[in-house]
Amino acid sequence: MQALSLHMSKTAMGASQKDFESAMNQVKLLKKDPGNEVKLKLYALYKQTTEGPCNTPRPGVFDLINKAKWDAWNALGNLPKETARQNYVDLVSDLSSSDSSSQVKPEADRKQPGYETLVVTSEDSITKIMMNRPAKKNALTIQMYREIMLALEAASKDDSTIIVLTGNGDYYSSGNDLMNFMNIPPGEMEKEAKNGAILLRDFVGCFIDFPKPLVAVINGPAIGISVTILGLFDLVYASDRATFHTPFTHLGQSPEGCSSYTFPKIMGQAKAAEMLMFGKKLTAREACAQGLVTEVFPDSTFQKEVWTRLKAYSKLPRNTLHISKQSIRNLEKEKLHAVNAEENSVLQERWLSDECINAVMSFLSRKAKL
Ligand SMILES: CCCCC/C=C/CC(=O)SCCNC(=O)CCNC(=O)[C@H](O)C(C)(C)COP(=O)(O)OP(=O)(O)OC[C@H]1O[C@@H](n2cnc3c(N)ncnc32)[C@H](O)[C@@H]1OP(=O)(O)O
Repeated sequence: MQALSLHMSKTAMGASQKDFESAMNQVKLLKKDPGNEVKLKLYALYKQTTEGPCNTPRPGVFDLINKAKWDAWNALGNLPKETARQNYVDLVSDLSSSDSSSQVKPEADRKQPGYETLVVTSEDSITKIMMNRPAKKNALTIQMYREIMLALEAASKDDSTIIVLTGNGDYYSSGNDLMNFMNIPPGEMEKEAKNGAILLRDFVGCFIDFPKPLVAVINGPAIGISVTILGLFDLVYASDRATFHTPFTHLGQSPEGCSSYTFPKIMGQAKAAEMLMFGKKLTAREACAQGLVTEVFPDSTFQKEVWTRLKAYSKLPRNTLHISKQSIRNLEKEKLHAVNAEENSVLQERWLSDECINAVMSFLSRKAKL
């Protein structure tokens, strides 16, 4: 896509309003995501054509996506509307021919830039967010929580139909990175616990509010928070190598990710207590029998079968799918946010307890593993 450049009008007469409208329709039919840079160009040309030069205030520094859009539009300066329309039509024409002629690119070429702990790709109307710390079993660092939130925020606004969270390597995720509890200066424990609880509230809040179908592709063992948030997903597909483990009591911690509410609802009080209070590790088949997992696949064919299924689902009518998701979720949103707030305030205290500090120190000093 980088090679695509805006060039002079291909049609001597200039593009008409009808050409412009037909180009807008063509954009929706592109099979491959053209990437953020090209999408920004399209956005800018569309705005310049329909509204003329940008004269709105620049969005604030934290509004990353709208700021990037504003910058792209503003960069067109006083480009006349007719020229912008022509450039839009020409760009779409280039994209359409490249879309139909080019081969599928390797994942490295489709990777969205800007993430250090994730690999985020979009293809076939599916945005895949892959946790990418395989050497650390995809343990979630503070940066990773933040990047997942950013990736979800971007995916909620991109043109994908389905969003997938998965892990790279042999683990899905080993949960919270216990190093997050390290290097806290003396006297700062309470402040750090409070900051951690705020980050966790926002992280879980993104899953509660996420507007599109969210699918977990569980490629291997899952621990802690990577398990508890599964109650907020729409589909959970698991390899038969996956396990599901929430060893909170062993770690001096308490359930989060709204699991204190979603797990009893999904699997019943007694099974939820066995997992969340007593730390029972479930196999993928057990988790499926208890309703936490949608379907289990043999590990040898897991990726092939799951992605074939998801590609078929991604062709379903997009808006209807999103509306259905929202009407299912909206009934529960208020309750889920209240549960999230309550769980985090309990956890904030737990993090300061001797039981929690001792458990983390045991792991870090190599005395204990799950
Ligand atoms: C903002 C804060 C929000 C907080 C939200 C709270 C969430 C609660 C939870 O998520 S609780 C769950 C916490 N997770 C754990 O307790 C898992 C700890 N890890 C283990 O027990 C083991 O590592 C294992 C069972 C996952 C894997 O064992 P294995 O022997 O197969 O592999 P290694 O132990 O050698 O692991 C390879 C390297 O990865 C490091 N690592 C793995 N998991 C974590 C982790 N959760 N935190 C920190 N580091 C982790 C491990 O230390 C090895 O590193 P090394 O190669 O440098 O030694």
